[in-house]
Amino acid sequence: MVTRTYDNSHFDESTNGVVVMVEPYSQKEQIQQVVYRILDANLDRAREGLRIIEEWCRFGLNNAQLALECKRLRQEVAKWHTPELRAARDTPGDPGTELTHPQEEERASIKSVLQANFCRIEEALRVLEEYSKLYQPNMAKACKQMRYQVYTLESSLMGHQRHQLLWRSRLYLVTSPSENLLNNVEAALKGGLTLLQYRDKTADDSLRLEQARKLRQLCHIYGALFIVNDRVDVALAVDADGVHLGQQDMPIAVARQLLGSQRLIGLSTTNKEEMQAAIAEGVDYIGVGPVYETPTKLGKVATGLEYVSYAAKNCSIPWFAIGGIDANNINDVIDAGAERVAVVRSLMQAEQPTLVTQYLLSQLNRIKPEL
Ligand SMILES: Cc1ncc(COP(=O)(O)OP(=O)(O)O)c(N)n1
Ligand SMILES: Cc1nc(C(=O)O)sc1CCOP(=O)(O)O
Ligand SMILES: [Mg+2]
Repeated sequence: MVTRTYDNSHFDESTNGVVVMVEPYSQKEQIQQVVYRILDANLDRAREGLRIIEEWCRFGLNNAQLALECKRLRQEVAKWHTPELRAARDTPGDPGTELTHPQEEERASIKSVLQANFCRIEEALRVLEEYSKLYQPNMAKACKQMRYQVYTLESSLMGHQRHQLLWRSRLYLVTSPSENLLNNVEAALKGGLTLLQYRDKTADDSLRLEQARKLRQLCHIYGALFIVNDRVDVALAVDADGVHLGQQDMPIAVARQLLGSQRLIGLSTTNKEEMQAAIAEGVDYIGVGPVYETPTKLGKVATGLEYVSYAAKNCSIPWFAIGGIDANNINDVIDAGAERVAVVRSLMQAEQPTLVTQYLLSQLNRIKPEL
């Protein structure tokens, strides 16, 4: 029997220490072993990542279609994991098993778990694609295809997550310029806010980008959606969840083309016609207002509670009553049929934004505990 090792002086337990003649690997064979180990490790990595995503689709979202797609991809990966590749495994000799990044030990939210694992799968498939060119070109082609299928899965799943959270969000904070911007927003997030819009009509672009980035990061940590007012370019630059547009802003069709189908687009409406047009254009939610006159939007005539009642009966997508709503009048707006409201001053000027957020949410949750 010829025992092959990388090292001629290796102690071979199978021969009880009797040193047998060892034929060294040729350089070509050594490289082949390394390639096999890389393929073996990355097939495992891709499959593990897929399983993590699959569990969320199945148990978190109850989404059979997404779970099934993960399972199909997992099985496709497994098909390439031949005994030959498995046999190359050398876990004790792998220095990589000790290497972890601090970020891997803690995740801020389900979203970060999913994103980290999508990255892991995509990286693994890219590695598989490159190294399997030295092994089986067919495998390289299959891995490339799978990588694109994983990109599609990622965008469907992340889009699905966004839409779910939008439907579940009852309170929407629209910011105003403030020295305490980040503190105020964080206080509201601590109170349970799940939807934030960054709105600053006068800041220059460098400040706008800086603040948008910081707010997006904060929302990411708290698992909240982050929307940018007016500016599709800023929304894309900071990887926001979407944009809010007005009737005078960029047309919805153009914004959709730029943002793709997975990001959210909201549109302000003041009457039935605008509401019906917004739904037909495929926006994800609408603003309904201003319910009351408000200094935050000077000169815009109030629509009153009538339009709120109309929306309650006729709007098939999520809608947020907005304009002059605060802790004193929120129950009138709820009584008119609103299940979701958006506010600026009530939270941006609150002394205790966490408490006010909790109060507004408690009122909105009073009618139907679960949306
Ligand atoms: C949730 C929500 N509803 C309405 C608006 C107003 O948008 P718009 O009419 O474009 O006015 P500006 O906010 O850009 O002044 C909004 N921002 N958010
Ligand atoms: C930004 C905005 N849009 C409105 C609309 O009706 O389209 S009302 C509004 C301002 C709402 O501010 P506050 O909560 O301070 O009254
Ligand atoms: Mg606007």
